[in-house]
Amino acid sequence: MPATQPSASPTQQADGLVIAVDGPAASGKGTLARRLAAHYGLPYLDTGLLYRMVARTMLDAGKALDDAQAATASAAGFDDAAIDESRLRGREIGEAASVVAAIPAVRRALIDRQRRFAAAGEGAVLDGRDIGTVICPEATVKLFVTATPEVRAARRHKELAGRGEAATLDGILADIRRRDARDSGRGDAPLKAAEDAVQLDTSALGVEEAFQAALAIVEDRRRG
Ligand SMILES: Nc1ncnc2c1ncn2[C@@H]1O[C@H](COP(=O)(O)OP(=O)(O)O)[C@@H](O)[C@H]1O
Ligand SMILES: Nc1ccn([C@@H]2O[C@H](COP(=O)(O)OP(=O)(O)O)[C@@H](O)[C@H]2O)c(=O)n1
Repeated sequence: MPATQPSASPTQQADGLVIAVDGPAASGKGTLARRLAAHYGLPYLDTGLLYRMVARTMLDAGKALDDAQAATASAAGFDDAAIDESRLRGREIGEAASVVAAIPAVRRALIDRQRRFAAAGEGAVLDGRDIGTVICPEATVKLFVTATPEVRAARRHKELAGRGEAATLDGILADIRRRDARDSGRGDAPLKAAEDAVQLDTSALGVEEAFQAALAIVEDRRRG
C-alpha cells in the first residue's frame, strides 16, 4: 500500500481520528495530508496513487485507457507492493489516471482497499477526490482543499520542473482545467466537497500557513 506509517513521535494523541482530505489537482492536499498524518502519528494513504497505478499498468500494457474491462482487471489485480511512486508522478500519468478514474467499475474495484486502510488502526489520513463523500463518509474531519487554477498550475509547474519534466506553464494550466472538468463532471463519485466538509483555500497560503489553518480546523472539529 502506498502509505506512510506513523511518525515515531507524534505530537498529539489521535484517538481514532479519521481525516478526509479532498480537492482538485495540485491544490496542496497531499502536502497537508502528509503533515497532518505526521502530526497525529497516523498512517497516510494517497489514494490518487491507486488510480495512477491503474493508468500506468494500462499504458505499460499498450491498452486503450477507455478499455473498461482491462482497466477494471488492473484495478482489482495489482499488488500494493508493486506501487512505485517514482513511476507514477509524471504529467502524463495524472491525465491518464483521471480517464480510468471515470470508469465506475474501476472505482468499485478500489473501494475496499481504501476502506480497509481507513479502518485498520487507531485512525488514518486519506487524500483524494471522494474520501469525504464515498470512501469515509463518517470521517471525523473533512477538509476540501482548493486554490485557483493559476496558483495550482504554478505549483505543479515548479514541481515537475524539479523532477526534470519540461512543460510550459500554459500547458500545465490547460491540463489542470481539463482534469478539473473531467473529475468534477463524471457521474460516479465526482470531485466535490461533502456537505459537512470545511473548505480551505490555500491560494494565498504558504505550506506552513496552510498546515496551521488545517490544524486549526481539525482541532476545532475534534472539540466538537
Ligand atoms: N500552500 C502551498 N504553497 C506553495 N506550494 C505548495 C503549497 N502546498 C503544496 N505546495 C506544492 O505544490 C505542489 C503540489 O502539492 P501537492 O500537495 O502534491 O498537491 P495535490 O496533492 O493536491 O496534488 C507540490 O510541489 C507542493 O510542494
Ligand atoms: N480518490 C481519488 C483520487 C484520485 N482520483 C483520480 O486520480 C487522478 C490523479 O489523482 P492525484 O490525487 O494523484 O492527482 P493530483 O491531485 O496529485 O494531481 C485524479 O485526477 C482523479 O481523476 C480519483 O478519482 N479519486
